Amino acid sequence: MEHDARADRKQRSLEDASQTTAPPRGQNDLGVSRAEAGGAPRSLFGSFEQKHIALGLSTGLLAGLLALVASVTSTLFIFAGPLQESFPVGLAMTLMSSVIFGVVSAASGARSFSILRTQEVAIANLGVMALALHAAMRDTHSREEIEATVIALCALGAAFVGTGLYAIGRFSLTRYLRFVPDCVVSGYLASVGFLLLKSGVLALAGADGFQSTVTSLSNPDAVSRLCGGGFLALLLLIIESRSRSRLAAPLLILAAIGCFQIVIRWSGLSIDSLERHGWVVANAPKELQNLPPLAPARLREVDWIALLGQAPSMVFLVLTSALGEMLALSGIERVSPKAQDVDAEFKNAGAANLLVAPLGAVPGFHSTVHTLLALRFRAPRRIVAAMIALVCLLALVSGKPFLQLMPWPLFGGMLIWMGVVGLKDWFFRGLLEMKSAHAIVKALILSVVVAFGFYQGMVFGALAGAFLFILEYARTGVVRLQISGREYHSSLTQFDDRRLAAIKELGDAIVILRLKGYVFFGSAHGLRERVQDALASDRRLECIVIDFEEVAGVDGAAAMTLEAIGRDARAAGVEIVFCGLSEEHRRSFAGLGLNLSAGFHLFSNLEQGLRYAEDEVFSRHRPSVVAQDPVSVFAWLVQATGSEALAARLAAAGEAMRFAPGEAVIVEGQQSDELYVVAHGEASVEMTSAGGGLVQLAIFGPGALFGELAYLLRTPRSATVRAKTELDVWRLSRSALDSLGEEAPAAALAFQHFLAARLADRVLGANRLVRYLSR
Ligand SMILES: Nc1ncnc2c1ncn2[C@@H]1O[C@@H]2COP(=O)(O)O[C@H]2[C@H]1O
Repeated sequence: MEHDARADRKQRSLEDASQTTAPPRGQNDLGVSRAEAGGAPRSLFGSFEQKHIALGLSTGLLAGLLALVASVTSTLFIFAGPLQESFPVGLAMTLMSSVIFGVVSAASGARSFSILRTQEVAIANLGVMALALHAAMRDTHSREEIEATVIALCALGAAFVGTGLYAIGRFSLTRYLRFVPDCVVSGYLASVGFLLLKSGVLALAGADGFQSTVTSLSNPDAVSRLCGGGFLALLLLIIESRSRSRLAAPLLILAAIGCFQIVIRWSGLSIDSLERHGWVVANAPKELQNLPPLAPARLREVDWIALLGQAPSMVFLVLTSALGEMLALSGIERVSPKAQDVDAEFKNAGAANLLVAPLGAVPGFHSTVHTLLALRFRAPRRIVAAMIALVCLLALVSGKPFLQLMPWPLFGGMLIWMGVVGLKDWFFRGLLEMKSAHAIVKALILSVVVAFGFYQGMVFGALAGAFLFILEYARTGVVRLQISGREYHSSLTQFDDRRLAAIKELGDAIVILRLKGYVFFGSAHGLRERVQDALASDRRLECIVIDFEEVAGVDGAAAMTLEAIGRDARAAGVEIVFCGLSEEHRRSFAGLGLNLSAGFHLFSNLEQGLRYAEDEVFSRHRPSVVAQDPVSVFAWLVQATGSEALAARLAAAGEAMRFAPGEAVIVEGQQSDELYVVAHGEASVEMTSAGGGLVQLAIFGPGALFGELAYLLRTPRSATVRAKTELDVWRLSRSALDSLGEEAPAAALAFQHFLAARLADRVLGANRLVRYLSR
């Protein structure tokens, strides 16, 4: 049931025409121009609208008839067997729900595009509870009391489902339900197709299973119904694939109803004999009494204590309904041309259930079948929903006479047709192009539904979805980047010539693993393998830095693997540094008895962790680098200009300064033009982030140069530089360098060259950072 792009545009213009007021400048709310929408006038009585109203009415009539069939069959989920006598009141409850759901769908805003209906998943749950109630009450209570208690059960069910769905939508919890993989959604849709096909065949054969269907083939009435319904389904399939008009299929069905009525009148067949031969609905009640079912007078008959015993099942009812609603919306979303607001749809469904609950009606949520029917014929959703409400209301008020207007094979034929189309579109289409594991899951879901039932299939689908998620997530792995300490280093090293020279030689002693995503038992194992590979492959390795800054979560089982990683590393004489593990993770690890600070070095961010790792390596191989010895500014200037004479002239042009810890040397946004060289101590560079907080960009140690941007570009200061410790700097103002340029041009030029090289180096550093972050 997929559309091409042109058809999608038409659908949008159609929804727009029926649901929104005229938007500005000749565009509808989806940006489709009027010309695209067919160039027709938007007057209420224009030909464009009339055609779509007709389409809405005829599709709505079909959807309404389908809702009727479904109401009868789903009522049997509760009111069959021992509760059979209460069938009339049960049918009234189901029809009443269908009416209210139809009205809510028709009244809901233009952004919604789905149709609500009573749902078998929820009703079957209530059926199981109703049976349990009956078993508990049958010896002590009257039939009326049991009936009243079951009605109250349904009302409570609707109230719970309503509250649950509304809360999920209100607090945007749908994102947690959205992990459902595509193969599970298409498996669900294919199962809906199968169930439609199956119920069509069973309805026509008058059977309740495979065995009785085969037996029914000896009954000429059943055979004639099957042939009639099958023929209609075939005609619908042919007409749908051949005809260009969307009205063709609805018109065929309306024509079939008309022909049936003409044949009855003409042949003089009595309704009784048609009922006997199963050509019209037979088990419908003559008149529907007790409206609303949960009248205040009946509340006294309810056994509330017995109801309380069903509380655990109520939780299950809400959970399965929420999952069913999510699956239904995911299925609709796949086929629909519009993006939907799932949270708003959940709230809608919740509110509708809360509306039906006080009346004693049954719960429901979005209907894949009815919504897809409207989408298939590109009929205005609101008109279709209103028609469903109207058809169910007529059946509710007039009972049997209305239900018997339609021939039974028509219901069956429609179900078979929709079932075949569903299986074709959702099971077979794209099956071969899918990943084999996904195709197998889809086929298994359908098989479980065929062999054991819908409920079991959905539970299997949820489990298979979770399993696939774990499998694929574990395979993706959490290690997004493995990089050596030579390629990526701390900002302190980046801006310190001595550290930079040392890291070029010793950087391979450090390996950085950048993690991303969720670390759980599946993905943590992949991390351990990476660590083991690194330990085995590089003898020079001294430190592994694991960066958790981008990790969304770590679970308890992963903590055990982290402990094992620590053991592997210690055995190889390698240190493990963890960076960016949140306080929350550390606490939860401690709760599991895992003391991370005992076996690992923990730092709040990568910069600090890397600095520690570099210091460890330097202290073993280059102790002078770590000592952070003060730098002689004169020696620094000699290195910068290449000459002692030039360095002496430059040194005389600048001045020495001292800052206390925390004091700002440069303030972001201010206009000043001096540059600085760190002689002793540390300074940090901070920038105001888009969110208003401070981001640390780098740390400068002895030998680092800063303030060169405003100095060279004459722009306001790009960041704040603040003393971290007591800080000694050498400062050179632009005016001092300018006058030096006149007196000693060679010194000024050599220094300018040096500055250019430093800037180029900074660009390379930025590139390394981008490479690190872009994985
Ligand atoms: N991303 C960065 N990494 C290192 N240093 C920086 C960074 N951004 C700004 N700076 C330094 O901070 C100084 C702030 O003043 P300036 O803009 O004059 O010059 C700036 C640079 O020297």
